[in-house]
Amino acid sequence: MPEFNPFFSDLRDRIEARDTVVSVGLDADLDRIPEHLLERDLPRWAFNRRIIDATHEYAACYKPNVAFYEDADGWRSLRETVAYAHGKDVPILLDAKRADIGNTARKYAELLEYADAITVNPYMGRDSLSPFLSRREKGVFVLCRTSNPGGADLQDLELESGEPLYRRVAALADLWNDAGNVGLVVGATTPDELEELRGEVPDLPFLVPGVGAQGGDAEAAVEFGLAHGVGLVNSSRGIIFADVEGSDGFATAAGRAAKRLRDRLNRHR
Ligand SMILES: O=c1ccn([C@@H]2O[C@H](COP(=O)(O)O)[C@@H](O)[C@H]2O)c(=O)[nH]1
Repeated sequence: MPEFNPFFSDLRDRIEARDTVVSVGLDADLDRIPEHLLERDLPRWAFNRRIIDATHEYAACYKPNVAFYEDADGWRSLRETVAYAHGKDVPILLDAKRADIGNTARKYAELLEYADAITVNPYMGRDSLSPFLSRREKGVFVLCRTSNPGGADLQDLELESGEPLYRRVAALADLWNDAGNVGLVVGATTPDELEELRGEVPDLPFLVPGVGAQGGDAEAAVEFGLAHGVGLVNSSRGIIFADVEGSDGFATAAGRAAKRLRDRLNRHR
Protein backbone atom coordinates (compact mmCIF):
# COMPACT_ATOMS: atom_id res chain seq x y z
CA MET A 1 0.00 0.00 0.00
CA PRO A 2 1.52 3.39 -0.95
CA GLU A 3 1.70 6.31 1.43
CA PHE A 4 -0.92 8.67 0.07
CA ASN A 5 -0.57 12.37 0.86
CA PRO A 6 -3.45 14.26 2.59
CA PHE A 7 -5.27 14.91 -0.71
CA PHE A 8 -5.28 11.27 -1.79
CA SER A 9 -5.99 9.88 1.64
CA ASP A 10 -8.96 12.29 2.04
CA LEU A 11 -10.09 11.25 -1.43
CA ARG A 12 -9.83 7.59 -0.45
CA ASP A 13 -11.98 8.32 2.63
CA ARG A 14 -14.59 10.10 0.53
CA ILE A 15 -14.65 7.34 -2.10
CA GLU A 16 -15.21 4.78 0.65
CA ALA A 17 -17.72 6.80 2.66
CA ARG A 18 -19.82 7.87 -0.36
CA ASP A 19 -19.18 4.77 -2.44
CA THR A 20 -18.38 6.75 -5.57
CA VAL A 21 -15.46 7.44 -7.91
CA VAL A 22 -17.35 9.97 -10.03
CA SER A 23 -15.65 13.24 -10.85
CA VAL A 24 -18.29 15.75 -11.91
CA GLY A 25 -16.80 18.12 -14.46
CA LEU A 26 -17.94 21.68 -13.90
CA ASP A 27 -17.34 22.99 -17.42
CA ALA A 28 -19.86 25.82 -17.03
CA ASP A 29 -20.02 26.90 -20.65
CA LEU A 30 -21.89 30.24 -20.89
CA ASP A 31 -23.15 29.21 -24.32
CA ARG A 32 -24.88 26.18 -22.85
CA ILE A 33 -26.15 27.08 -19.42
CA PRO A 34 -29.91 27.73 -19.20
CA GLU A 35 -30.95 31.12 -20.51
CA HIS A 36 -32.82 32.18 -17.39
CA LEU A 37 -29.55 32.03 -15.41
CA LEU A 38 -27.81 34.45 -17.76
CA GLU A 39 -29.61 37.35 -16.04
CA ARG A 40 -27.84 36.56 -12.78
CA ASP A 41 -24.85 38.54 -11.52
CA LEU A 42 -22.65 35.43 -11.85
CA PRO A 43 -24.46 32.96 -14.13
CA ARG A 44 -21.75 30.28 -13.88
CA TRP A 45 -21.88 30.34 -10.12
CA ALA A 46 -25.69 30.22 -10.14
CA PHE A 47 -25.48 27.22 -12.48
CA ASN A 48 -22.77 25.42 -10.48
CA ARG A 49 -24.59 25.92 -7.18
CA ARG A 50 -27.64 24.11 -8.54
CA ILE A 51 -25.48 21.38 -10.07
CA ILE A 52 -23.63 20.87 -6.78
CA ASP A 53 -26.89 20.74 -4.81
CA ALA A 54 -28.15 18.04 -7.16
CA THR A 55 -24.97 15.94 -7.52
CA HIS A 56 -22.83 16.22 -4.38
CA GLU A 57 -23.92 12.94 -2.87
CA TYR A 58 -22.69 11.11 -5.98
CA ALA A 59 -19.48 13.12 -6.41
CA ALA A 60 -16.04 11.99 -5.24
CA CYS A 61 -14.78 15.35 -6.52
CA TYR A 62 -15.66 18.29 -8.74
CA LYS A 63 -13.41 19.08 -11.67
CA PRO A 64 -13.84 22.61 -13.04
CA ASN A 65 -11.84 23.16 -16.20
CA VAL A 66 -10.26 26.63 -15.92
CA ALA A 67 -10.93 27.24 -19.62
CA PHE A 68 -14.51 28.05 -18.65
CA TYR A 69 -13.54 30.59 -15.96
CA GLU A 70 -10.64 32.66 -17.30
CA ASP A 71 -12.22 36.12 -17.14
CA ALA A 72 -13.01 38.45 -14.23
CA ASP A 73 -16.51 37.11 -13.50
CA GLY A 74 -15.26 33.61 -14.15
CA TRP A 75 -12.65 33.76 -11.39
CA ARG A 76 -15.30 35.11 -8.99
CA SER A 77 -17.64 32.30 -10.02
CA LEU A 78 -14.90 29.75 -9.51
CA ARG A 79 -14.09 31.07 -6.05
CA GLU A 80 -17.75 30.83 -4.98
CA THR A 81 -18.02 27.36 -6.51
CA VAL A 82 -14.95 26.08 -4.67
CA ALA A 83 -16.18 27.41 -1.31
CA TYR A 84 -19.62 25.88 -1.89
CA ALA A 85 -18.23 22.46 -2.88
CA HIS A 86 -15.95 22.51 0.15
CA GLY A 87 -18.99 23.33 2.30
CA LYS A 88 -20.41 20.01 1.08
CA ASP A 89 -17.09 18.27 1.83
CA VAL A 90 -16.32 17.61 -1.81
CA PRO A 91 -12.75 18.26 -3.01
CA ILE A 92 -11.90 20.33 -6.07
CA LEU A 93 -9.58 19.13 -8.81
CA LEU A 94 -8.76 22.07 -11.07
CA ASP A 95 -8.20 20.98 -14.65
CA ALA A 96 -5.61 23.58 -15.65
CA LYS A 97 -2.94 21.55 -17.50
CA ARG A 98 -0.24 24.04 -16.50
CA ALA A 99 3.58 24.03 -16.29
CA ASP A 100 6.30 26.44 -17.42
CA ILE A 101 9.83 27.55 -16.60
CA GLY A 102 10.29 27.68 -12.83
CA ASN A 103 9.64 31.38 -12.31
CA THR A 104 6.35 31.24 -14.22
CA ALA A 105 5.33 27.85 -12.87
CA ARG A 106 5.59 29.33 -9.36
CA LYS A 107 2.84 31.80 -10.33
CA TYR A 108 0.76 29.09 -11.98
CA ALA A 109 1.02 26.99 -8.82
CA GLU A 110 -0.88 29.76 -7.03
CA LEU A 111 -3.93 28.29 -8.79
CA LEU A 112 -3.77 25.69 -6.04
CA GLU A 113 -5.27 28.34 -3.77
CA TYR A 114 -8.50 27.48 -5.61
CA ALA A 115 -8.14 23.75 -5.42
CA ASP A 116 -7.12 20.57 -3.65
CA ALA A 117 -5.54 19.13 -6.77
CA ILE A 118 -4.57 20.21 -10.26
CA THR A 119 -3.72 18.77 -13.68
CA VAL A 120 -0.27 19.57 -15.11
CA ASN A 121 1.48 19.14 -18.44
CA PRO A 122 4.78 17.20 -18.29
CA TYR A 123 6.10 18.41 -21.65
CA MET A 124 8.63 20.85 -20.12
CA GLY A 125 10.00 18.34 -17.64
CA ARG A 126 10.59 17.97 -13.91
CA ASP A 127 11.61 21.54 -13.06
CA SER A 128 8.47 22.95 -14.70
CA LEU A 129 6.38 20.84 -12.31
CA SER A 130 8.42 21.43 -9.21
CA PRO A 131 6.28 24.28 -7.78
CA PHE A 132 3.23 21.99 -8.01
CA LEU A 133 4.93 18.85 -6.72
CA SER A 134 6.39 20.75 -3.78
CA ARG A 135 2.84 21.47 -2.55
CA ARG A 136 3.03 18.11 -0.87
CA GLU A 137 -0.46 18.19 0.61
CA LYS A 138 -2.15 18.79 -2.78
CA GLY A 139 -2.81 16.35 -5.63
CA VAL A 140 -0.93 16.68 -8.93
CA PHE A 141 -2.30 14.78 -11.94
CA VAL A 142 0.20 14.52 -14.80
CA LEU A 143 -1.17 14.31 -18.37
CA CYS A 144 -0.06 10.92 -19.66
CA ARG A 145 -2.32 9.47 -22.39
CA THR A 146 -5.08 11.94 -23.13
CA SER A 147 -8.55 11.08 -24.40
CA ASN A 148 -8.62 13.23 -27.55
CA PRO A 149 -8.05 11.71 -31.01
CA GLY A 150 -4.81 13.69 -31.44
CA GLY A 151 -3.47 12.30 -28.16
CA ALA A 152 -1.67 9.68 -30.25
CA ASP A 153 0.27 12.26 -32.33
CA LEU A 154 3.00 12.76 -29.72
CA GLN A 155 2.10 10.53 -26.80
CA ASP A 156 2.27 7.30 -28.85
CA LEU A 157 5.63 8.10 -30.43
CA GLU A 158 8.13 5.31 -29.91
CA LEU A 159 11.34 6.13 -28.11
CA GLU A 160 14.64 4.46 -29.02
CA SER A 161 13.97 1.90 -26.31
CA GLY A 162 10.80 0.92 -28.18
CA GLU A 163 8.48 2.14 -25.46
CA PRO A 164 5.88 4.81 -26.28
CA LEU A 165 6.35 8.28 -24.86
CA TYR A 166 3.27 8.00 -22.63
CA ARG A 167 4.88 5.05 -20.83
CA ARG A 168 8.03 7.08 -20.16
CA VAL A 169 5.84 9.87 -18.78
CA ALA A 170 4.18 7.38 -16.45
CA ALA A 171 7.54 6.06 -15.25
CA LEU A 172 8.81 9.60 -14.64
CA ALA A 173 5.64 10.57 -12.78
CA ASP A 174 6.17 7.53 -10.56
CA LEU A 175 9.69 8.79 -9.79
CA TRP A 176 8.32 12.26 -8.98
CA ASN A 177 5.91 10.77 -6.46
CA ASP A 178 8.09 10.93 -3.35
CA ALA A 179 5.32 12.82 -1.47
CA GLY A 180 2.55 10.41 -2.50
CA ASN A 181 0.83 13.33 -4.24
CA VAL A 182 1.02 12.30 -7.92
CA GLY A 183 -1.64 10.80 -10.18
CA LEU A 184 -1.93 10.38 -13.96
CA VAL A 185 -4.49 11.53 -16.51
CA VAL A 186 -5.35 8.61 -18.80
CA GLY A 187 -8.37 8.73 -21.09
CA ALA A 188 -11.16 6.16 -21.16
CA THR A 189 -11.05 6.29 -24.95
CA THR A 190 -7.87 4.17 -25.00
CA PRO A 191 -8.68 1.17 -22.77
CA ASP A 192 -5.64 -0.86 -23.87
CA GLU A 193 -3.32 1.92 -22.77
CA LEU A 194 -5.25 2.22 -19.51
CA GLU A 195 -4.59 -1.45 -18.81
CA GLU A 196 -0.95 -1.22 -19.84
CA LEU A 197 -0.34 1.85 -17.67
CA ARG A 198 -2.02 0.30 -14.65
CA GLY A 199 0.52 -2.52 -14.93
CA GLU A 200 3.36 -0.02 -15.31
CA VAL A 201 2.50 2.17 -12.29
CA PRO A 202 0.34 0.13 -9.94
CA ASP A 203 0.41 2.72 -7.14
CA LEU A 204 -0.59 5.87 -9.05
CA PRO A 205 -4.29 6.85 -9.00
CA PHE A 206 -5.65 7.88 -12.39
CA LEU A 207 -8.03 10.63 -13.37
CA VAL A 208 -9.90 9.05 -16.27
CA PRO A 209 -11.78 11.52 -18.50
CA GLY A 210 -13.62 10.60 -21.68
CA VAL A 211 -16.63 8.63 -20.51
CA GLY A 212 -19.97 10.23 -21.39
CA ALA A 213 -19.78 12.76 -24.22
CA GLN A 214 -16.53 11.29 -25.64
CA GLY A 215 -17.87 7.73 -25.60
CA GLY A 216 -14.97 6.13 -23.67
CA ASP A 217 -14.99 2.75 -21.97
CA ALA A 218 -16.50 3.18 -18.49
CA GLU A 219 -15.76 -0.40 -17.47
CA ALA A 220 -12.05 -0.11 -18.31
CA ALA A 221 -11.98 3.30 -16.61
CA VAL A 222 -12.93 1.70 -13.30
CA GLU A 223 -11.09 -1.57 -13.76
CA PHE A 224 -7.75 0.13 -14.45
CA GLY A 225 -8.21 3.68 -13.16
CA LEU A 226 -8.08 2.85 -9.48
CA ALA A 227 -4.90 2.26 -7.47
CA HIS A 228 -5.68 0.58 -4.16
CA GLY A 229 -9.28 1.73 -4.58
CA VAL A 230 -8.36 5.36 -5.31
CA GLY A 231 -8.99 7.08 -8.64
CA LEU A 232 -11.54 9.24 -10.44
CA VAL A 233 -13.69 8.78 -13.53
CA ASN A 234 -14.81 12.10 -14.95
CA SER A 235 -17.84 13.12 -16.93
CA SER A 236 -18.56 16.79 -17.58
CA ARG A 237 -21.12 17.50 -20.33
CA GLY A 238 -22.77 14.11 -19.85
CA ILE A 239 -23.76 15.18 -16.33
CA ILE A 240 -24.09 18.95 -16.21
CA PHE A 241 -25.80 19.29 -19.58
CA ALA A 242 -27.83 16.08 -19.31
CA ASP A 243 -30.90 18.25 -19.90
CA VAL A 244 -30.74 22.01 -20.23
CA GLU A 245 -34.02 22.36 -22.09
CA GLY A 246 -36.29 22.76 -19.06
CA SER A 247 -36.21 25.76 -16.70
CA ASP A 248 -34.91 24.29 -13.45
CA GLY A 249 -35.09 20.69 -14.65
CA PHE A 250 -31.42 20.79 -15.63
CA ALA A 251 -30.27 20.25 -12.05
CA THR A 252 -32.58 17.29 -11.53
CA ALA A 253 -31.33 15.79 -14.79
CA ALA A 254 -27.73 16.33 -13.70
CA GLY A 255 -28.42 14.60 -10.38
CA ARG A 256 -29.93 11.65 -12.22
CA ALA A 257 -27.01 11.45 -14.64
CA ALA A 258 -24.46 11.56 -11.81
CA LYS A 259 -26.29 8.81 -9.93
CA ARG A 260 -26.54 6.71 -13.09
CA LEU A 261 -22.81 7.02 -13.72
CA ARG A 262 -21.98 6.23 -10.10
CA ASP A 263 -24.12 3.09 -10.21
CA ARG A 264 -22.69 2.03 -13.55
CA LEU A 265 -19.10 2.48 -12.38
CA ASN A 266 -19.78 0.74 -9.08
CA ARG A 267 -20.92 -2.36 -10.91
CA HIS A 268 -17.30 -2.76 -12.10
CA ARG A 269 -15.42 -1.78 -8.93
O1 LIG B 1 -7.31 13.69 -21.69
C1 LIG B 1 -8.11 14.52 -21.28
C2 LIG B 1 -7.79 15.45 -20.31
C3 LIG B 1 -8.75 16.30 -19.87
N1 LIG B 1 -10.00 16.28 -20.37
C4 LIG B 1 -10.99 17.23 -19.82
O2 LIG B 1 -12.02 16.50 -19.15
C5 LIG B 1 -13.28 17.07 -19.44
C6 LIG B 1 -14.10 16.10 -20.27
O3 LIG B 1 -15.35 16.66 -20.60
P1 LIG B 1 -16.55 15.77 -21.21
O4 LIG B 1 -17.66 16.77 -21.38
O5 LIG B 1 -16.90 14.70 -20.22
O6 LIG B 1 -16.08 15.22 -22.50
C7 LIG B 1 -12.99 18.39 -20.15
O7 LIG B 1 -12.83 19.41 -19.19
C8 LIG B 1 -11.70 18.10 -20.84
O8 LIG B 1 -10.94 19.28 -21.10
C9 LIG B 1 -10.33 15.37 -21.33
O9 LIG B 1 -11.47 15.30 -21.82
N2 LIG B 1 -9.36 14.51 -21.76
